[in-house]
Amino acid sequence: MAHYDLAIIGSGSGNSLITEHWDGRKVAIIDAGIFGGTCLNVGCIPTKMFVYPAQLAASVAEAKALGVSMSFDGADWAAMRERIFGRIDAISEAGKNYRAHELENVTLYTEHVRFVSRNELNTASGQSITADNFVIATGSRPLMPQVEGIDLPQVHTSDTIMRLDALPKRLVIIGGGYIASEFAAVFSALGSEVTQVNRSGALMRQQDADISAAFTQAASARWGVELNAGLQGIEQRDDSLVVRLQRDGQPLELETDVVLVATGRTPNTDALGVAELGFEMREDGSLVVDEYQRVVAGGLPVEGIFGLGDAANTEQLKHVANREARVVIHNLENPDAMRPMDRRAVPAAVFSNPQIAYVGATEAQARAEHGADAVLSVIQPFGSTAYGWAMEDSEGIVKLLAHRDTGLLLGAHIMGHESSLLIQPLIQAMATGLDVATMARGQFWIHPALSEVVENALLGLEIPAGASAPL
Ligand SMILES: Cc1cc2nc3c(=O)[nH]c(=O)nc-3n(C[C@H](O)[C@H](O)[C@H](O)COP(=O)(O)OP(=O)(O)OC[C@H]3O[C@@H](n4cnc5c(N)ncnc54)[C@H](O)[C@@H]3O)c2cc1C
Ligand SMILES: NC(=O)c1ccc[n+]([C@@H]2O[C@H](COP(=O)([O-])OP(=O)(O)OC[C@H]3O[C@@H](n4cnc5c(N)ncnc54)[C@H](O)[C@@H]3O)[C@@H](O)[C@H]2O)c1
Repeated sequence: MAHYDLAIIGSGSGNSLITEHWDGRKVAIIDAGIFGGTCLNVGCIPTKMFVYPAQLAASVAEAKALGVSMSFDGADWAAMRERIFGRIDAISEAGKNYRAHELENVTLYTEHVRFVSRNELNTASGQSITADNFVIATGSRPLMPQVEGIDLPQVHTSDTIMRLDALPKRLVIIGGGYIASEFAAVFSALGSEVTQVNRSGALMRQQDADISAAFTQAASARWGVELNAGLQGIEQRDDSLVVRLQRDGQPLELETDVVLVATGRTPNTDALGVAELGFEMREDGSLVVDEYQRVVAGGLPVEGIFGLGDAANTEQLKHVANREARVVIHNLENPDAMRPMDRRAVPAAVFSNPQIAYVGATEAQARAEHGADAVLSVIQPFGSTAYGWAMEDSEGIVKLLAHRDTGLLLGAHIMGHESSLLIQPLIQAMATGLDVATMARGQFWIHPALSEVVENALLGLEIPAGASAPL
């Protein structure tokens, strides 16, 4: 039996917990999968490394309206894949070697583990690991609908689709959320014939209703979209796959070469033995944690056992996992002066085409929470600004929600060019409690940058600025 001061399960955001504080103390880091976790190996980073070149390819379609003749002559998929994974695989390997061989106090285990008691883990090969402190940072994995043909070799998840040997001629993507919408933009821009299939009537349905509707329209103009279509099964017919759907009550078949299933991700808590220990879990399988990120059993925090990331939140976002990791670092190192996680103003961006970015409440959520009369709402088109004219933009929108009485932002939702960048000052305003009137007029907005659309949206909320407000 090996005993440690700290045992971390999961090398994604969990890997950042091994600070200098642990020099001279014994740490176990355990990962049964690829070292470095989802974001580095199969998530945020490789996807966005495909998104950027895909964006370049897609710009050809916009150029014509601006009087520029450009052509798209194809994508060198193999070169792209080598560039991306040549960089990423080396980082993962170097991180693994560093943990395995270069730190005297750290032991790397590369096996699946599960809890057998609150202070002991068992590895798949039967080793025992005991520790004074544990961190559960086990992430999530793709959730697959259980239909006939889901195990066919041409049916992929986000874990494998980026490693395909060749760009598929035809691709059917099941799902209307983040992963489906990002890959639909990538593969269609690079030249695949893409059909995105969603069981409900709109894409990105978790978004504000105006954004979801606008995105569904924009996506439908770029690639095939089938709505209200439930997946019944997938089968091999001759050289093709046939995806069987039920659309609006009628059978529909789509022929394709490859299928990507992106129907949500489930936290890796089910094979961890945590239910047996009484650790509380939400309906989606994520661990309940208290404000200090300690797991909870019987309504009380369990001392010395922390949870973070996709295994312990409902957002499933890397910047949330990283911030939780910073809280866990502090609380492990300062058990007598623990600090809480701040969950205000959690933003996200969907790197599709067009991009979506948001922070705070949707209009429906804001009205439900504050009452319809208290919620001010405005939609400002990108095309209402000079930069929007330069781009000939007819799609982009900024939607802002603010509280009539406090003048504070309740939510911000942007769809369009680089909205993941445009949203940041709005996130800052929400995180720091900056009111709309001061934000709009208390600073210069660079003319004629696209950020003027945010300035104009703020002014459009028509919140009285007060006599001494900046002019
Ligand atoms: C395709 C895709 C694109 C994404 N893009 C973005 C994005 O643009 N922006 C963003 O913010 N987020 C994005 N995400 C989400 C982001 O990747 C995750 O929120 C984040 O990586 C979660 O980190 P984590 O540390 O919780 O878990 P992970 O990084 O998943 O780490 C968990 C690790 O634990 C290991 N493990 C699990 N169970 C056990 C066990 N019992 N024993 C041993 N080891 C175990 C796993 O092998 C894994 O390596 C994306 C996700 C995907 C799939
Ligand atoms: N840019 C980013 O920040 C980014 C990118 C990718 C993933 N992520 C994270 O990863 C998470 C998982 O992504 P995702 O796209 O898999 O999930 P998601 O929750 O965004 O979307 C899942 C989609 O699958 C559909 N669906 C669910 N079950 C189905 C079934 N049985 N048949 C047909 N459709 C079904 C849902 O209606 C929904 O449209 C996201 O919620 C997000 O937190 C973030």
